[in-house]
Amino acid sequence: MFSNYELSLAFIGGGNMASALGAGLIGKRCGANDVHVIDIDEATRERWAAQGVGTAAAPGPELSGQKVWIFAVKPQVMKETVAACRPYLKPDTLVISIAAGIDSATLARWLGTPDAPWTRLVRCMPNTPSLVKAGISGLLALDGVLDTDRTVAQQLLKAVGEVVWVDNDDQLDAVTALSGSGPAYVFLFLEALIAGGEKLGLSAEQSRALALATLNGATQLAGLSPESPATLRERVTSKGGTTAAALSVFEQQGFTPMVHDAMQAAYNRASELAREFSK
Ligand SMILES: NC(=O)C1=CN([C@@H]2O[C@H](COP(=O)(O)OP(=O)(O)OC[C@H]3O[C@@H](n4cnc5c(N)ncnc54)[C@H](O)[C@@H]3O)[C@@H](O)[C@H]2O)C=CC1
Ligand SMILES: O=C(O)[C@@H]1CCC=N1
Repeated sequence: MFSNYELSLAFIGGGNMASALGAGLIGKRCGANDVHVIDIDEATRERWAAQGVGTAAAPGPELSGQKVWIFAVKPQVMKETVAACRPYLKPDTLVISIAAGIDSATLARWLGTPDAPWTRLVRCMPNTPSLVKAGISGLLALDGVLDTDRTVAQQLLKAVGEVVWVDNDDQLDAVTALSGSGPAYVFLFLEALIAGGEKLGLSAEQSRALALATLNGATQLAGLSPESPATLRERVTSKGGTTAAALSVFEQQGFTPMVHDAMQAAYNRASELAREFSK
């Protein structure tokens, strides 16, 4: 499948997440000239055009020629954007939405009709490490989605990282709170480590190298080791030593409940977005 770039792709919204996916997919699953980007922002269109991608400011008949459409606009403008693209749907168009919160049934209704919701639809929650083919995406297909469409969606997202199928929209909101938003949590921790190293007397360069390699090394070790993260943590923690001193501060200041509260806030926000923008 997709040999000789059998895939043609439209990004509707060509911003941060579409760019991350495009960078991983172009040259692997499709050529630049198999991609069409619709974005209202001129500078964004110019960035894509510089890679040889066709662009437009608004949907038009050229959309009908693209086999897979990826909606990558903000949830706030999904409804109007879907309505503008809908006239160009063909019976075999596979629609993938990466918008946070907007649930599958709502999307199916917007794309089809209340009596005949669109079935060729996969909801997806990717993340920005897709830019370097180290992403992970949650995927959701409602009952009735063709196996071939599931396979196409999976192969597309596998080109930029791993995929995890989930069973319902609530689980996809949980994926959003963990891996969709998660890179930002990691970057925040990275920023804190770098600034902390500098406060303790390291140069910015030394601190950045040490912090990056520590996160990289620890996550690689956790991924490759049969041991649990808790066991690996204990192996670093000498009794009465430096790590124990640091971890007791994390515990006193409620690190784990804070992470859980943050994830719950992201999850709740996904439901709010659905309520606010799915009417
Ligand atoms: N940034 C991330 O890490 C992730 C984002 N997402 C989802 O991806 C979607 C896009 O997010 P980002 O790329 O971060 O936002 P972004 O703001 O970088 O990109 C959105 C793009 O849509 C364009 N746009 C706005 N209205 C439009 C319209 N009517 N027609 C065509 N284009 C239009 C904007 O000009 C912009 O370039 C959101 O729904 C978000 O929930 C999902 C996973 C991760
Ligand atoms: O912040 C957001 O709403 C989007 C969804 C996951 C990552 N970025």
